[in-house]
Amino acid sequence: MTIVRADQPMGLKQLFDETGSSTYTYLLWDTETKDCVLVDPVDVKVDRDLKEVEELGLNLIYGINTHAHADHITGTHLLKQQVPTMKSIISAASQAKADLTVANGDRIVFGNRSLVVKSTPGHTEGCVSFVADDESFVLTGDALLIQGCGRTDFQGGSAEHLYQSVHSQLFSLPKSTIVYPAHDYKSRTQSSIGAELESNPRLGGGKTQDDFVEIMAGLDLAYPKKIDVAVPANMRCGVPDVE
Ligand SMILES: N[C@@H](CCC(=O)N[C@@H](CSS)C(=O)NCC(=O)O)C(=O)O
Repeated sequence: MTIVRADQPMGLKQLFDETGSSTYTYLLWDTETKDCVLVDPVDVKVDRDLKEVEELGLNLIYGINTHAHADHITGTHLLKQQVPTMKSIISAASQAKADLTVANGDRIVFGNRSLVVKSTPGHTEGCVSFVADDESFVLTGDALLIQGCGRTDFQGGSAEHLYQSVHSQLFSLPKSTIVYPAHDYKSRTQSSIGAELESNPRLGGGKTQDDFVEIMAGLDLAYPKKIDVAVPANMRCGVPDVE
């Protein structure tokens, strides 16, 4: 599923990994300068991503991760091999390697456009979300999913922290802000802050932190199949282990 919003002030293309992780990668660009960033690229979809960049005539400035993923290996290392001028970015709180690290309130600039970094720990300790400069959309990574949220049972996850992150950093955005998550497992592509605030079954509709902690403790999800390979690789920005 691909959505094109190139008519909007910031170019946005949502790209889906159908090979197993159900990850959404986002290509964002300044329609005037053609500078672009890729958010949450997946290693097996790098050729597709670079084809999109080339077909749109864009200059890839940054490869960005919302966190050190547990279900797939990031594409940033492979992107850097093919576009040596591209810099990788991840949060300092993730303790993962990258060319540049960011923290709450930082602004990632590409051309005349930017993303504001919001610290949203809870799924992992280092999770961040990215708010568009005009607040028209937010990339929520695995913090807030459509009618769901990221699990909190590994990588320093904490239901208490996730509840606070979502309520203080995301639900405080305009209700009209579009929510673009890093995953959806039911072919949904977007939501809005207003819709999630009202009806997210884990976090919205007046759910308290105690309600949320109980819900998360009862999820009983299977571990991601690639977690043992993906997390160490992603702490190295996707660089293969040399041993
Ligand atoms: N089956 C997938 C992993 C599914 C999963 O655990 N997804 C994570 C985000 S990726 S770490 C999650 O937080 N899910 C929340 C939920 O409620 O499902 C695999 O094996 O890779």
